[in-house]
Amino acid sequence: MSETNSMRLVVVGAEGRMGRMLVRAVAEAEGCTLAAAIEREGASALGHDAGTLAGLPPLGVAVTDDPLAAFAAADGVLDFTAPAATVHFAELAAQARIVHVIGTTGLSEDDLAKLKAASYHARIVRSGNMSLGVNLMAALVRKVAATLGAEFDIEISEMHHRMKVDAPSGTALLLGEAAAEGRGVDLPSVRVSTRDGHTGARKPGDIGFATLRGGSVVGDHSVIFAGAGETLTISHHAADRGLFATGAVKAALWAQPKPPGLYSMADVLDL
Ligand SMILES: NC(=O)C1=CN([C@@H]2O[C@H](COP(=O)(O)OP(=O)(O)OC[C@H]3O[C@@H](n4cnc5c(N)ncnc54)[C@H](OP(=O)(O)O)[C@@H]3O)[C@@H](O)[C@H]2O)C=CC1
Ligand SMILES: O=C(O)C1=N[C@H](C(=O)O)C[C@H](O)C1
Repeated sequence: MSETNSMRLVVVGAEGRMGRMLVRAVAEAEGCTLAAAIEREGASALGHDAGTLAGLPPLGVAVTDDPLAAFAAADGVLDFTAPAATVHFAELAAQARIVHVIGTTGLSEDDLAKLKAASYHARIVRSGNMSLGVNLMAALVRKVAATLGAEFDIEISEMHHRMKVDAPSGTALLLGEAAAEGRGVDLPSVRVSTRDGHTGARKPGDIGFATLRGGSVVGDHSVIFAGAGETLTISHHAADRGLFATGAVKAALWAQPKPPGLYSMADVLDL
């Protein structure tokens, strides 16, 4: 931590939809300051003030393309970018022994193994969704899946804005993992993410995913437990990206005194 005892945070992908929200959240939060803002080489945002890009008065922090220098002078990084970038930032955060909060979704198994390796040196908090509501919903889904048993079919639907590039969403997968855990099965062995054409009848025990994309939808998720004669649906509606950003700042502050390791939002929120 810096001499003023304020956690120095770097926002990577500072011009992105979430990056701008993260800059605002850091500027508005107690206990942290914006130390640097990063975009990729050649980005039009380079040299611009991160506060101005986020719709705030200038913060005196110009966007750069030098994460190595930024991480060396920081306590943590907030990263909602893209899988390849996140894996690279994880290596740099591990070298700098700082906190790495990861909201990026669409990570492959190989990417996740690299994050696990980085977590031997960095304190990583990773979640497909940083909101309190979704993480509470995951705990409920785990409990309901364990209670209802396999005679209830589990289907998960999600809708996001037209610019989203990965599917199913990180949140849908998080909820699917919670449902699978409740049932005592591995998600990959029961996951059905596409249905098209003559699919045949639903296989007992499958967990299905349906993806919708359109407009400016921030993030809607439902987990449906469909039984014979009754259906239970647990839903979450995100109205503002700001809630993911405040969750990420909370995660960084929580992780600051922790030992190196891979943590989740459930750890942060003590769920
Ligand atoms: N966990 C959670 O709670 C949430 C997670 N997300 C996830 O966060 C991620 C980002 O979402 P969103 O903000 O909508 O996406 P955007 O595309 O708007 O923002 C991503 C930003 O990261 C930048 N970026 C990509 N690669 C690099 C790099 N190598 N170096 C520096 N900057 C880079 C992009 O630049 P460029 O445009 O040049 O590629 C862009 O500015 C997604 O994976 C999304 O699913 C989103 C909301 C909540
Ligand atoms: O890309 C988004 O926008 C979002 N991504 C996350 C996800 O993949 O679940 C979280 C949130 O729903 C918004």
